[in-house]
Amino acid sequence: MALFFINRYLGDEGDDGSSNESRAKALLAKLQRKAKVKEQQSLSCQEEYQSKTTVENDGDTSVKKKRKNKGVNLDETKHPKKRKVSPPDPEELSEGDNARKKKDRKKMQLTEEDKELLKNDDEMVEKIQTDQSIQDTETSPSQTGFTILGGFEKKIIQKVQRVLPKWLAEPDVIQRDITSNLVPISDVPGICTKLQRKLESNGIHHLFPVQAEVIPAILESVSHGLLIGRGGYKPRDICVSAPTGSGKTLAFVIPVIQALMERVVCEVRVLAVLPTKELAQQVGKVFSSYAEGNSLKVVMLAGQKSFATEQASLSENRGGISHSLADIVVATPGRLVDHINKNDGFSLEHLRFLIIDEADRMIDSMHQSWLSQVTKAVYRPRRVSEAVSIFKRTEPAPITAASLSPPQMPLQKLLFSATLTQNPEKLQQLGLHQPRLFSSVHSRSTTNPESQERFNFPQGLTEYYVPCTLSKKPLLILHFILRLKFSPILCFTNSREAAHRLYLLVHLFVKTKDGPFNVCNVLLPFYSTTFCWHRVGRTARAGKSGLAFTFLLGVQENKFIQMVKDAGSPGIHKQIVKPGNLKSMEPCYQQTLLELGNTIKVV
Ligand SMILES: Nc1ncnc2c1ncn2[C@@H]1O[C@H](COP(=O)(O)OP(=O)(O)OP(=O)(O)O)[C@@H](O)[C@H]1O
Repeated sequence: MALFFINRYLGDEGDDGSSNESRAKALLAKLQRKAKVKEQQSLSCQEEYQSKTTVENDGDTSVKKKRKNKGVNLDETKHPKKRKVSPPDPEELSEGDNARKKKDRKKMQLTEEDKELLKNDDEMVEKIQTDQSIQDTETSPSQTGFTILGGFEKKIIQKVQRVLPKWLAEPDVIQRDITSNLVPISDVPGICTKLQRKLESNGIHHLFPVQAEVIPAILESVSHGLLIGRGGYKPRDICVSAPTGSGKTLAFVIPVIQALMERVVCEVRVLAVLPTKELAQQVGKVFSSYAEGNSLKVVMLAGQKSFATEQASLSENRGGISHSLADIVVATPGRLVDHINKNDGFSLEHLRFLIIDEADRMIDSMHQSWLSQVTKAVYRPRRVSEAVSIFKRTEPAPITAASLSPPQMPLQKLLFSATLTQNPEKLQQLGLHQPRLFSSVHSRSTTNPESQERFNFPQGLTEYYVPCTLSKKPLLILHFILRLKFSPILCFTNSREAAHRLYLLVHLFVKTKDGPFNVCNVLLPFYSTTFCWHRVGRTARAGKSGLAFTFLLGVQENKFIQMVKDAGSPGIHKQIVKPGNLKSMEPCYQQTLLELGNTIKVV
């Protein structure tokens, strides 16, 4: 018996009308042959019956029995499935000739049955023939042996409207226009006089809108001290989405420094995490500037110094006990995780503020799952005394009456970004506690509602794209630098090598043509959303105006324009440079290219 049935698809050829016809004919012939054989068998059966009756009249009973059994077997081979094999009737053995005759008559009836079956076969063949004529154009599934699946027609399905949580849908609005919304320092509630003076001494007399909104909110969460939130509750986490250059750094530096000013024991209470060494350095500088004169210590863990040097700046051992030397740590994720895992003198048990700057980039690259490592380090008591301390910390869980009763030092997260992510999976990773959002992008803005990442473009920014070819791109850049006399200029390329080539090209060209020239910039953003917008955001900062030019090959244009729209840009203009405008530069450019080739070879 076959274990498996294999249905083979014979291909389109196998299904066409002509082959159907020939198959039907072959089947018909086969059935007709079978019918003939059966007819002959029934005839021979009749003859056998006649001869048997004559022989049996003279023969002995044992022979008769044998033949009778043989007759049954014969029938079985003819229709093995259609007829049941029944054990020989004991009565038959004991009865005489009459019984045998009766049995043989039964045998005759069976052959009649055969005829009936053959008749049925003929009918079936006829039916196949008519069916085939109907099915000349279409092939039925039963014919091919394959089940044809259906129901895949395109249906119009209503789009699911994204429902944002209330805190995302209804943020506290930050004014985008910096210059017309400056707030005098003294009008911002909560800033202590010491810091007010410090700000003024740094040349800051007004606060930017983001600072005027966020500083009081953070100060309010520490108005009852560092250890407990207002009314004993854990303070809400704060998320800020504001354009590049809108002054976000001071929005967290000022309140955090003020909260720490009254501290007695030095412990790491503030941790600021940034995606790159350079950004960490910038933020570290601002922290140091405002910590000065308050005996607060700022330590950098960004890989600028060796691990051992960083280790020494974090803690010291006095009388066998490790003492923290840092109040504020500014770190990049990689180095931070190294210290959590390898440095026994680094403790985050007293951490009160976790600042995640450039939060969009930090979520995108959860390097070594740094956030979960930080959380573990915060809630893991290092010393036995801490485990039984009245201010023992437990990882946040659903709020119940019981979980509210023991006082607990809160860990408050402060997120700052120029991109507002609405992706629930990304936000989930941050484990925010009743977040409060300050944003200068409104969720019902005119941008693509599908887009989950919207960038906060500075108001003073005007964006252009310049169509170009690969061979003409360097010449176009030279044209923008030298002819249009933008200054200062900052150029971005997509690799270190490309930046070096561009630098050499500009210097060699200037040397050849115009003499010493003050160069820097043109924008060639890396072709990726987040990086691209952060680079554009290097201009038009602090309420000033700025221009950004992006040089695009023909194949990049559509994708880039769509990306700009999706990101919520107020608009990008096309800037075409006529070939005639480049003509006078061409001879010098060709000469410079030769020189550049030689210089690169020498290097
Ligand atoms: N109140 C203020 N008055 C004058 N200048 C300010 C004020 N606040 C910030 N600045 C200046 O504005 C510039 C941009 O500030 P900052 O770097 O904090 O912006 P940002 O929003 O953090 O930008 P990014 O997202 O690109 O990091 C800095 O040079 C800073 O010194």
